[in-house]
Amino acid sequence: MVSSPVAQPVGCACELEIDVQEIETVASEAPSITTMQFIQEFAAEQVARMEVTRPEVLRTVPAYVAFQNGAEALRAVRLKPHWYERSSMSQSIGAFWSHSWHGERWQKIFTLMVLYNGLPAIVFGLLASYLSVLLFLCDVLPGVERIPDNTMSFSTWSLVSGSVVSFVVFVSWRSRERVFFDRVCLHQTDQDLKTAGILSLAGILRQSKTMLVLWDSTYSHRLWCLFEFAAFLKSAEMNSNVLIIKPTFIGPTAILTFLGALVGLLPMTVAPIDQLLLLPAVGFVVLLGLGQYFACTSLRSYFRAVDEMQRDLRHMRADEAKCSCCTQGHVDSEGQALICDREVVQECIRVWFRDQGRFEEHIQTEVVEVLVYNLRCQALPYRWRVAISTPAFWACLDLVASLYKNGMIEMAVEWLLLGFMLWLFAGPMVLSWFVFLCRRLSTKKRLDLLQTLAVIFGVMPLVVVLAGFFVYLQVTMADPLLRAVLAENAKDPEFAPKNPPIEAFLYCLEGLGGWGADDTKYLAAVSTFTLAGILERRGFIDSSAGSPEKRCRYWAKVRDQMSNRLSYINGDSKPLKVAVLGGGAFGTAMATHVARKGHNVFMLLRDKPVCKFMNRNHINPKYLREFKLPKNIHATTSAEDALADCDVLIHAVPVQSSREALSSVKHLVPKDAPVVAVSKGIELGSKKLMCDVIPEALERDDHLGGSVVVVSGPSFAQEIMDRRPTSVVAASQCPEAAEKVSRLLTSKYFRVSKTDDILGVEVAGALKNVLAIAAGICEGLGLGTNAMSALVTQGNAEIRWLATAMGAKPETLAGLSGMGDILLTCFGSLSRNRSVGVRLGKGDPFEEVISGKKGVAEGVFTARLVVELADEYKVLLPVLTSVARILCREVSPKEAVFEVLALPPWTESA
Ligand SMILES: NC(=O)c1ccc[n+]([C@@H]2O[C@H](COP(=O)([O-])OP(=O)(O)OC[C@H]3O[C@@H](n4cnc5c(N)ncnc54)[C@H](O)[C@@H]3O)[C@@H](O)[C@H]2O)c1
Ligand SMILES: O=P(O)(O)OC[C@H](O)CO
Repeated sequence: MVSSPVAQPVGCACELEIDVQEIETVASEAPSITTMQFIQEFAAEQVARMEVTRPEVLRTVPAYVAFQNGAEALRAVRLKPHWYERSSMSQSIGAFWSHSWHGERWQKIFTLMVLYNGLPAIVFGLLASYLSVLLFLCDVLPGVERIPDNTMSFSTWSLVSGSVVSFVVFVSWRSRERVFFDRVCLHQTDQDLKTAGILSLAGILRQSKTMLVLWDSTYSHRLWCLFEFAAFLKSAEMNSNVLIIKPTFIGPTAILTFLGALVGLLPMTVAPIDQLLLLPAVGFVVLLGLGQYFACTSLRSYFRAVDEMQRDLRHMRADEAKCSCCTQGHVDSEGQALICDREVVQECIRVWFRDQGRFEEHIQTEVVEVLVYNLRCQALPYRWRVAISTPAFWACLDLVASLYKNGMIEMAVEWLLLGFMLWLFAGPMVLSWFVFLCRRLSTKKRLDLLQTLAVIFGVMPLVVVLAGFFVYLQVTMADPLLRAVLAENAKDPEFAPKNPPIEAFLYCLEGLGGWGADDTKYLAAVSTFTLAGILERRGFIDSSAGSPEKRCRYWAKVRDQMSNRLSYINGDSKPLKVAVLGGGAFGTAMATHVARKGHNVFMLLRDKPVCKFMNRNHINPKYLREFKLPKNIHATTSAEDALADCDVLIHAVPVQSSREALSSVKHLVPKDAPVVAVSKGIELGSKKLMCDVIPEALERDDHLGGSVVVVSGPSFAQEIMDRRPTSVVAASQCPEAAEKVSRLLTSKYFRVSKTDDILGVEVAGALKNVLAIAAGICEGLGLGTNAMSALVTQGNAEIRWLATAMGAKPETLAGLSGMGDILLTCFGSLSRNRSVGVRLGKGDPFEEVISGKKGVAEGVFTARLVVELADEYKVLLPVLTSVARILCREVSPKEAVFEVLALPPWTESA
């Protein structure tokens, strides 16, 4: 005779207990069956009715209770009676948690937390990020400087506040959804209530809107789990209950991937910009190398477990499912008999499905299908993937706020769109591709490492394709610079892109090179050109349009655009208004160079038809006609339009006309705009240099040279137009003006050094023109290279003597504006001063040479002053003064040469 309750932990973690004494009497009336059999039949009958035996057993608990005290109720091995007090009677149940107590408990806890706390965590994280960005924009929260020597202020608040708030909400959110959680809702010590609860399990399930199956590989082997599943299927025939199946591993995986994204993105919002590629690259490798490895191995073993479950369930037999009573031989730890849960469950199944065979067939077909579909295809649904990608959006929001605050509105909008796309589209897509690959490569355990690596590298092509797609979208839809280049190229048969998306993508790769650290730049440049080469050979792009020369010009064009970006990043955050006075060869070259850097250029000309032609055809009809001008050059005769509010004025009018040209517009030139002087000469009469003429003409306070920056050095206008590498020096007494001008002019092929020796730079630039005429005469006379070299050496010494006597620094004369420009003009065939000399040397009359000359030869004017200056500063200048004498027709070129040769030799050290 069994005299005590039957205590048995079962799948739902409770004990099926029936007061045997109470029903012994009933059993004695039916002597054909044993008491045990009777109890089992009685229990089965109760359960199969799918009703609750007493109203108070229909209980629920807010979901957050399960997470209290470190998720004690989900974690602890020993059951605690007071848990029951946290539950209360309820009419309806939000979710019935169906799970096995034999799987990983922590996995289950994290998955439940993600299910119940994940959404609020993300929502509050987003709100926090919006709010912090708003406070940053209102100057309440400070920014960080991420560009060396630049005051641009960056936000890091969105990512930081978003993640901190998300974490806090995730661990502390109290979800009030009413759930049936067996450990809390079934009484653990009151045997009556406990028994009633267990016998009502199917009824409770029937009252539940949802059955949440927390699946792990032990689930489908446990008898009570199968029972709950069967009860759900039965109740679904009567009610429209919803089944949700979540693998328990998914919670920790989602949390780890989310954290991985955070760690990987953090450097992108806090690291110095010039380390931008390097640091995330490290984060990326760590993330991919380690994060992906663990995520991949766990996902692959999960899919293997699902496959195994599918195989098992296809041959599932309720008799073989595990239950603790059978494992314990139906005897508890105190030696008392236990009723067999299997008998009870099997009896229920027989009632619900008429016979066990039908139930098993149902499980083997439809149930397997539902389970497998949910576990294989819905393992990481879209909502979860979006949540995991949220850090990418926070990081973009930081960038958006930084750009917006620094006035780059268009780029801010661009990045906002990009952020949304990364968050809602690209991130989820990469994750689902990753899960797909894990699923496809999960079948065999053999070659495990190889398969894991195949998944990791298999994700790369999609990342590259998506990056290319975004880059394409960004540059073609949102980037006005590239849009303009592509549109312009499309019209120009010489540069028409064969495949705009691919070429836009290459353009951006090139751009990445501009943004990164030095070695990354190099890498990006090499890979771009390699890629371009491959694509070109395969016929996807046609950047060459035939000749290598054209190809160079094509990529030079692309590089121009990128150097604009680089200069933005370096601080020229917004395009400047630049006015250019003088529409000759050098004015056109400087205007073109600055316009190629993306600035708005206004050329102030005197000739209306020329302006009209230039604005319509983007060609200067008078100078350098062979070059197309950028469209952001506007030619005008209105001094007001050109000069009002200009940030910088470039002065490219010949020296002798400079005072007149500047005085007529002096009231329009903004007082704080630096004036870049490129004219090389000395004013006749006053013997003044441009650094004096300009402040005087503009009536500027000549403190710090009236913000004049003299730009000089070997720089032919034509070669600048042709994007040939050029180095010049910017000389100024005003460091801020020199810095501004240097930033304005610096590009990948235009290097600007700085000096404060403005006098040395100007005197050298003016006198080298006189020497260039002498060199031309030597050439015209056909005196040969020996004579030419001796002449240039002598002339160089004379320039040094006079310039240092006037106060120039000797090192300036050895630099770009001295030696550099002497070499260019004396030996370069493009020099106009030299070509005047060549014709004189050949015997052409001076008037004829000058009247037929297109473009100013400043040396002709400067030569006239050389004699006076030699007298004034007491220096002997035989070569330079003989040029003056030739021009005044005092001597013929030939006589002058022999006069110089007749001079006594002097010591080299002089
Ligand atoms: N051409 C070069 O390669 C080069 C290189 C470096 C420096 N520079 C210097 O730049 C200066 C200009 O040279 P360029 O080559 O352009 O000369 P240029 O002869 O080609 O052009 C001079 C321009 O100045 C304009 N001009 C003349 N008087 C004017 C006035 N009063 N008001 C407004 N415009 C006026 C002319 O109309 C013409 O368009 C020179 O001092 C030269 O030494 C020239
Ligand atoms: O053509 P030139 O002789 O005026 O020389 C141009 C320059 O000064 C180049 O630096």
